[in-house]
Amino acid sequence: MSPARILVFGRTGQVGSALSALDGCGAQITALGRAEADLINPSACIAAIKTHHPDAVINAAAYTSVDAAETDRDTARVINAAAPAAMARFCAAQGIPFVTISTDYVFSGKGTKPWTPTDLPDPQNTYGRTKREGEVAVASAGGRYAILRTSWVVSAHGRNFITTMVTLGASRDALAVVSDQIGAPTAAANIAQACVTIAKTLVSEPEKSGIYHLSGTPHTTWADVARMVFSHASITCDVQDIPTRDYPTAAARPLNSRLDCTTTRAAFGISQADWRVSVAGIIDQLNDKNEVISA
Ligand SMILES: NC(=O)C1=CN([C@@H]2O[C@H](COP(=O)(O)OP(=O)(O)OC[C@H]3O[C@@H](n4cnc5c(N)ncnc54)[C@H](OP(=O)(O)O)[C@@H]3O)[C@@H](O)[C@H]2O)C=CC1
Ligand SMILES: Cc1cn([C@H]2C[C@H](O)[C@@H](COP(=O)(O)OP(=O)(O)O[C@H]3O[C@@H](C)C(=O)[C@@H](O)[C@H]3O)O2)c(=O)[nH]c1=O
Ligand SMILES: [Mg+2]
Repeated sequence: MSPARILVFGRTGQVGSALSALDGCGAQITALGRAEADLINPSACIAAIKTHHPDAVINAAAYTSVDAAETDRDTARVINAAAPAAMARFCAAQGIPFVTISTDYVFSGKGTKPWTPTDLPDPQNTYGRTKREGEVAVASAGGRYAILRTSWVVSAHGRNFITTMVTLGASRDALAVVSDQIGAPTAAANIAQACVTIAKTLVSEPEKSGIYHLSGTPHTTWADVARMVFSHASITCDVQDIPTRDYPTAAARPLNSRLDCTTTRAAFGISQADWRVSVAGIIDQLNDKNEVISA
């Protein structure tokens, strides 16, 4: 049997880049960027799916600037909700499995229990609300689909908490970092691999459609992630623990971002990676690209 042909939206992002890197590893990946398919124009996305007629579609594109979304609501809503909705409806009509990525930010952040896929979402910011609207539309499009919620995405590519810490840490003696948001970093490479596994499974097992969770393990805080980054990168920068209220931002962040990933393992055999191993590997990659200035 020839490998599954998978069409990816979001080529330049953290997960999109990791998906491109999987081309030839059990799937034939074609990744589209903004120039080929701008999500602000959902019909352009449908046209792209029509042109490529893939075996499955993975949407890794999103409006991910959490604070900017507060004042750029309409754009965030089209990209995070209307575009995936249109893709999912078209895929449903064509019988093509559709996989899209969502976020821990669809939850309220209350309590300490890890969120399961059936827990009731209650987003506290615009990014989370638009992502939730996308989830609802995709789930009700009538086709085979998966919504993979993840958290705290990290990679050696693009902007994320690790690259921010490496940049800031090089020029500071100390940094105040929130220590009351609990969750786990998730490597973009692990999310990409999971999306491909899920997409391929849905081709033959449509009954596995649904919402799933995937994050790294064990649970931690941003402050501890920062400490791990500085230690592994040999950057001398003291991390001071602060509560979220001392780091004011336009968008509210959930305190409890723990994701229960049990059903993802049960349905697809996908296990959670140790984020400390992922972060160490990412710093090694940044070192190879000379992007770490140890001081
Ligand atoms: N980053 C995180 O911490 C988390 C992310 N997620 C979710 O994971 C998924 C992947 O995120 P991640 O890889 O980190 O995202 P990035 O921010 O790294 O990349 C976003 C991608 O979306 C693309 N994009 C944005 N707007 C448009 C548009 N109008 N038309 C076409 N493409 C567009 C960007 O393209 P361009 O380069 O042209 O701007 C880029 O390729 C998203 O669904 C996100 O919501 C979930 C939890 C945490
Ligand atoms: C730079 C910096 C950030 N922080 C805090 C702010 C924030 O609460 C936390 C993480 O910073 P970030 O900018 O990565 O946060 P943020 O962009 O909100 O990250 C989120 O992105 C979206 C797309 C998601 O879906 C989420 O899972 C999550 O990863 O660290 C500090 O406390 N000190 C600092 O110096
Ligand atoms: Mg950010």
